[in-house]
Parts: sequence; structure tokens; C-alpha cells
Amino acid sequence: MAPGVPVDVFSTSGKVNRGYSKKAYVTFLAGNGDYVKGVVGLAKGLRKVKSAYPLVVAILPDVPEEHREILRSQGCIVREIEPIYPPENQVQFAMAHFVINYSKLRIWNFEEYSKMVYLDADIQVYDNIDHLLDAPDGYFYAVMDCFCEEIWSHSHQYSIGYCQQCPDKVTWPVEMGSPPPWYFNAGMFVFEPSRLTYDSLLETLQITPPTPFAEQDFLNMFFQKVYKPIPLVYNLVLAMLWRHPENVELDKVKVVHYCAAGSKPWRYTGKGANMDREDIKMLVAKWWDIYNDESLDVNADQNPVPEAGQTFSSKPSIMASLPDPTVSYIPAPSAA
Ligand SMILES: O=c1ccn([C@@H]2O[C@H](COP(=O)(O)OP(=O)(O)O[C@H]3O[C@H](CO)[C@H](O)[C@H](O)[C@H]3O)[C@@H](O)[C@H]2O)c(=O)[nH]1
Ligand SMILES: O[C@H]1[C@H](O)[C@@H](O)[C@H](O)[C@@H](O)[C@H]1O
Ligand SMILES: [Mn+2]
Repeated sequence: MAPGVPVDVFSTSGKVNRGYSKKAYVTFLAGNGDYVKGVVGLAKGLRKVKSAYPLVVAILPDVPEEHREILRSQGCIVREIEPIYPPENQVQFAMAHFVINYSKLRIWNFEEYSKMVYLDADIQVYDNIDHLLDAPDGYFYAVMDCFCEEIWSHSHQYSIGYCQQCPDKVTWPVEMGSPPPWYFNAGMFVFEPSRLTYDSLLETLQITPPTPFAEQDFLNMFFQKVYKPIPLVYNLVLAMLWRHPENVELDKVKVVHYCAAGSKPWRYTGKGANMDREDIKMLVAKWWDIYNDESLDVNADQNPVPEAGQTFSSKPSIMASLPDPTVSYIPAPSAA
């Protein structure tokens, strides 16, 4: 964990108990480019799986008014946030646009929600995942990443061929000490907004030099002690299909993350490594089916927009509904 992060920031005790519990999905949008299509697709996908919770879109000031209007007309709750910049450093981000993702930290300030599921705009939801919002408090839930793609070439893991998705294939060299802690992909995670955590995130960021995976690296460090891996069906990073096919049961996957180079459905041309695979073509076509489905547009009769939140949900615990994890869970943090 980062130096100086008080354990207390992870407890829920710092929250005002208002006697009810609002929950929601949240995504992030920056700029005037085509990622707005991803958000529209996501809003429609959540409607298709009959999610009971609304989609909040945290937008940077540079999102044009026409795009905000499109999102509102799709039933999204549009919330402008101020950008967050990391301290200055000579880092080379794995992708130049990753630097804007530090602004995502603002979503911890959405304190009117007790729990949220964050989803990147290049994610689509193919099955209802509302039960994630009933997961026990006090943890940060996300899916473990894969280190096998070229974008990881700066890392030690990549250079020795080690991946946490198959830790027995190339084992971590003994002389290097214990293997690195489980590392999640930050395109999807379950978290609890909290002013205390928010303040601590921002303070810690100021003393943390930026690294290639920007806020993803930062969140991994900050939440290391309370991170609980969840099954990859909740965030299928596409490279898993060719790097670790033995770990993937595609027909069980609930959430697809179009993060592999060349795979964003709204930019897909079929060119580039692995992009001509049948499974990729099928997943891109599935995304377009939802995006083009007019019956999923907001329509007062057929598709009411869910109200934010549910009161004292009585759904079964996520722990009961999840398959056995392939990794051991980290024990609960001390309440101290
Ligand atoms: O012009 C842009 C670029 C990005 N985004 C937003 O930023 C998110 C992250 O960008 P990508 O999805 O293109 O990036 P990756 O999936 O490759 O990135 C992964 O690593 C990033 C490191 O910064 C973040 O952690 C991100 O959430 C995680 O999925 C997008 O989904 C979208 O929500 C925009 O709104 N406009
Ligand atoms: O953590 C990284 C990151 O999220 C990249 O953007 C994505 O393309 C990779 O597949 C993933 O391993
Ligand atoms: Mn993404």
C-alpha cells in the first residue's frame, strides 16, 4: 500500500449513514471524439440486460454539448468532473491517452452512492451483473489482468514471460523474492465512493510519480490490501482469447472489454494482429447489434430509466453467487 494511506480510509465508518442506499454504474468520457459511441452502446447494453441501476457518466469539461445531450437522451446521468493531473515526471505512458484517466479518481467523490460499478466506455455488458452491487463492503473488486501483450513490454513480467493468468508456466524467479501482488485491469471495478478515500487518493497521488499504466498502476498500489479478484467473466480482456484460451469460457462471459489494439467496435476494420479471428468478429458484431437496436433507446413506455438505487436490497451475497476463485482471496483488512 502507498505510504501514508490510513487504513481507516477503507472502512465504511467514514460515511454518513443516510438510512438508504443508492447504487449505480459509472463510466468516464473525455474529449469530443468517438468514445461517446462506446458510452451509448454501454447504456443500451445495460438496458438490454434489464439492469435496475442507472448509468452515471463522469465527463471532462471538453465533452461537447451535443454529446452530453445524446447521453441524456439515452437516460444517462451526466456529471461533469474537473481533470486531475499526476505530478510532473518524465514517464512514458503505455498509451498517450492514459494520462486523462487520473481524472477517474473523482468518482470516489460521488458520495451519494454507497456502491458503484465502474465500466470503461469500451466495455459491453451481455448479462446482468447487478449482484456485484451487493458485494460485501470494505473491498475493491476487479478482474486480474494479463501481461502477455506487447503493451506490457516495458515490464519485468513481460520480459521473462511471466503472467499471473498462468503463474505455473513461467514461474517467478526465486532470486527475485515473492511474485508481484495480483494486478487488476482498471477498466471494470466495484468500489465504494467515500470522501475519506477520495481525499486520501488525491493526497497520495501528489507524492506518487506517474507510471506507464497511469491510474491503473496507481489504483493497484493504493487498493492492494483490499483487492479481491473476481472471475474473468466480469471483464474479459480480449487478449485472454489468444493468450490464455484455457481460462476462458466465452459463452459464460458477462462483460467484454474491447481493449486489445484494433478491437474498439466503432473503429474496427479487421486489420491488425488477431483482429481477423472469428470470435473477435462475432464479439464486434454483437456490440453493433446492441448499438443499432432502436428498441433499446430510451422510451418512456418500454424502457423506463431506472431510478438511482434500491433500498436495502435482499439479493444473495455475491460470494454465494460466484464460482470458486482460482486464486486465494486476500483476508479482510483489520478494522483498526
Ligand atoms: O479519447 C478518449 C480516450 C479514453 N476515454 C475514456 O477512457 C477510458 C480508458 O481508455 P481505453 O478504454 O482506450 O483504454 P484501455 O482499456 O486500453 O485502458 C486500461 O488502462 C487505462 C490506463 O490508464 C485505464 O485504467 C483503463 O480504464 C483501462 O481499461 C475509455 O474506455 C473511456 O472511458 C475517453 O473518454 N476518451
Ligand atoms: O492493463 C492493460 C491495459 O488495460 C491495456 O490498455 C489493455 O489493452 C491491456 O490488454 C491490459 O493488459
Ligand atoms: Mn478500456
